[in-house]
Amino acid sequence: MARDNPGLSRSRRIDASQADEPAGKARSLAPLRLIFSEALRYPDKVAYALLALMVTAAATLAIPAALQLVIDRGFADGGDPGSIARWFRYLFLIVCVLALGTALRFYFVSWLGERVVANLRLKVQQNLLRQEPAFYEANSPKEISSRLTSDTAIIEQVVGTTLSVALRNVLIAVGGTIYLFVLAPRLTAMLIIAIPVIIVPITLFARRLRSVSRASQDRVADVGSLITETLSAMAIVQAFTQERREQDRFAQAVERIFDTARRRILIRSMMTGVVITLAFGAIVLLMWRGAVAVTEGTITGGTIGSFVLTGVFVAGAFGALTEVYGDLLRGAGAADRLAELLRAKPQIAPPASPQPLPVPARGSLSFRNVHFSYPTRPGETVIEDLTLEIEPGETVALVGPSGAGKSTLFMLAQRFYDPDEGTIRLDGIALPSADPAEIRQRMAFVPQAGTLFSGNARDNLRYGRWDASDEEIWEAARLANAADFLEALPQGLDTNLGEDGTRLSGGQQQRLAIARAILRDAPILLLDEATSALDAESERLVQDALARVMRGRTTLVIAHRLATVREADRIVVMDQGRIVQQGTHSELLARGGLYAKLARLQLDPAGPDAG
Ligand SMILES: Nc1ncnc2c1ncn2[C@@H]1O[C@H](COP(=O)(O)OP(=O)(O)OP(=O)(O)O)[C@@H](O)[C@H]1O
Repeated sequence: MARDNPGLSRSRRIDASQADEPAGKARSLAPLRLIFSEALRYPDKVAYALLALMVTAAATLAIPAALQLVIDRGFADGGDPGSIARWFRYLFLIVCVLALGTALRFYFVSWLGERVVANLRLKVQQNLLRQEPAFYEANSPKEISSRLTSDTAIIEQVVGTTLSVALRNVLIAVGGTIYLFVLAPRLTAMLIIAIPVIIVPITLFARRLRSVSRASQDRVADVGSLITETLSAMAIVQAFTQERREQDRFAQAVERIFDTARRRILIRSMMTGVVITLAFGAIVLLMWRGAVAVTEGTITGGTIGSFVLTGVFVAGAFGALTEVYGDLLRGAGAADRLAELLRAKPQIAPPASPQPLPVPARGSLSFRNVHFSYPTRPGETVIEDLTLEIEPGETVALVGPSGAGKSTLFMLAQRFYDPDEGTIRLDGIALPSADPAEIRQRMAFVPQAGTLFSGNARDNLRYGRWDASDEEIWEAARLANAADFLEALPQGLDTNLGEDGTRLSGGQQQRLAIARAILRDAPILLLDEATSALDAESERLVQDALARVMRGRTTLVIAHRLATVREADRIVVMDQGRIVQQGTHSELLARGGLYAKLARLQLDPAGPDAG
C-alpha cells in the first residue's frame, strides 16, 4: 500500500548535530560571522567600543611607563616633593583615562551584546512563524526554545564580554611585548622563553579543572532531578514505605557530588600552588637578572620596575587569551545553532505571483484523488485516493474510527501540508497557486480543545480579527452561548484567563473558541467537535451555538455526536484514509455497514477503536 516515497528528504529536521548539547562548541570560529554582521549594523557603537578598547589598552600599558618615570625621574631628582608630585599627577591622569575608557567600553560593548541578541531573537522568531507544522514535528519546541534562550545568552556573553576581553588582551599582549623589547631586549627574550613554561601547565590544569567542574554540575543536576522525582511522588513513596530506599538513593547521589567536588578542589589547590611558584618564580628570576643589570649600570631601576609590571600584564593577557578561545568556540556553536533556525526555509510558502482567490468568496472546497502521508512517517499512507467535493454552504460531517484521517483532512485543507498526489482547491483555485495566508483567511478553525492564550478574554475572542468592536464581540459571544459566563467573569472581557485559560471549564473554552470563529466570519468553518464528555447542559449550549455558526457557511465538521451528524447535509464516513460511505443519516442507517455500526455506538467517543 505504501507508495515509494522520497521519505526523509521531506523531513524538516534542521541539521542539529549538536542539538543534544545546547552549550556545545563549534569546530571553528566561522559561525561568529553572524554575530559580527549583526553588530556591524551599528557602526557608530562598534567604532566607540573599539576606540574605548584601544584607549584602555594604551592606558594599561602607560601605567608601567609612568611608573618608570616616577622611579627614575621623581626619585632621581633627589626626592624633590614637587617633582615627585608631578609624576604622580601624570600617573593619576592615566588612571582617570583608564577608568573613563573602561566605563565607556563596558557600556558600548554590553549595549552591542544586548542589541545583537535582541535582533537575533526577533529574526529567529519571525522565521519560526513562517514554518509549517512539519517543521515542529521534526524539531522539538523545547529544543528550539532552548536555542532562543540559552544559546542567545551565550552569544550575549561572547559579544558583551569575551570579544572585548579577547581584543583587549591581544592589544595588551602585542603592545606590551613590543614595549618590553624597547625597555630591555635581553630580559624580554628571557621572558618569552618563560611565558610558555608558565602558560602550558596552567592551561593543562585549567582544562582538567573544566571537565571536572562540568562533571560536578552534572552530579548536582542529578540530585536536582532525583529530589523533584521523589517530592512529586511523595505519596507513592510513603504508600509503598520506600523512605529508606529513597534516603539511600539520595545519600549516594549526594556523596557522588562530594567526590567530584573533592577532585575539583584538589586540582584547584595544586593549580594554585603551581601557578604561584611558576609566575612569582619567573618574576623573582627576572628581578634578579634586572638587579644585576642595574648594578652593572646597563638599565635603570625604573626600567626594571616598569619591565616587571608590563611583564605581569603581558603574561596575564596571554593567560586570558587561552581561556577566551574556548568561550569563543562556545559562542560560535551557539551562533551556528541560531543560524540554522534563521536559515530554515518554509516548505509551504506563497508562490512568486500568487493567484488571487475569487471575490466574493463562495466557500467551495474540493479534494481530488488526494494521497498523503506525514513527512515524519513517510511509509504510512494516511489519506488514500480521496475525492470529496463540498458545495458552498453545505454542512459535511466527517465520521469514522480514530486514526481514519479526519483531522488530517483539516490540515490539508488549510495547507499545513501538501498532498503527495492529487489536488485540493478552494473556490476553484488549487491551494499551491494561492497565498497560504489568504487561504487561511477564508477559514475559521475550531479545535477540539479551545486553545486559549495567556491574556484577557477580549484578546482571546478577537484573536482572528483584532479590529472587532466590543459590540461585535458580545454579539459573537451571545451566538456562541458564551455571553453569560463572560459577563459573570470578575472584570468582564478584561478578565485575565491565565495561562491556557485554565480558569474556564472545558465547555466554556469550547464556546469561547466558537465565538472566536464567529468573529472571524470566514466562509468556511472547520470544526473539530470535542470528544470530551460535557454535562448535558453544556452539551446543549455548545450544540446550539454550533448550529447557529454553521448557518450560511460551508462547514466541515469532524463529528462525534449523533446530534451533529443528524443536522449535516451529508455524512462522509472515513476509514483508513479512504471514504467508505456517503449519504444522509437515514440513508446510511438503512444501508448498514460502518456507519450503522458507529451510530449504534452513538459515534462517541471517537469510534470503536478509540482507546
Ligand atoms: N503529525 C503527524 N505525524 C505523523 N502521523 C500523524 C500525524 N498526525 C496524525 N498522524 C497519523 O495519521 C493517521 C490519521 O490521523 P488523524 O488525526 O487524521 O485521524 P482522525 O481520524 O482525525 O482521528 P481522531 O478522531 O482520533 O483524531 C493516524 O494514524 C495518526 O497516527
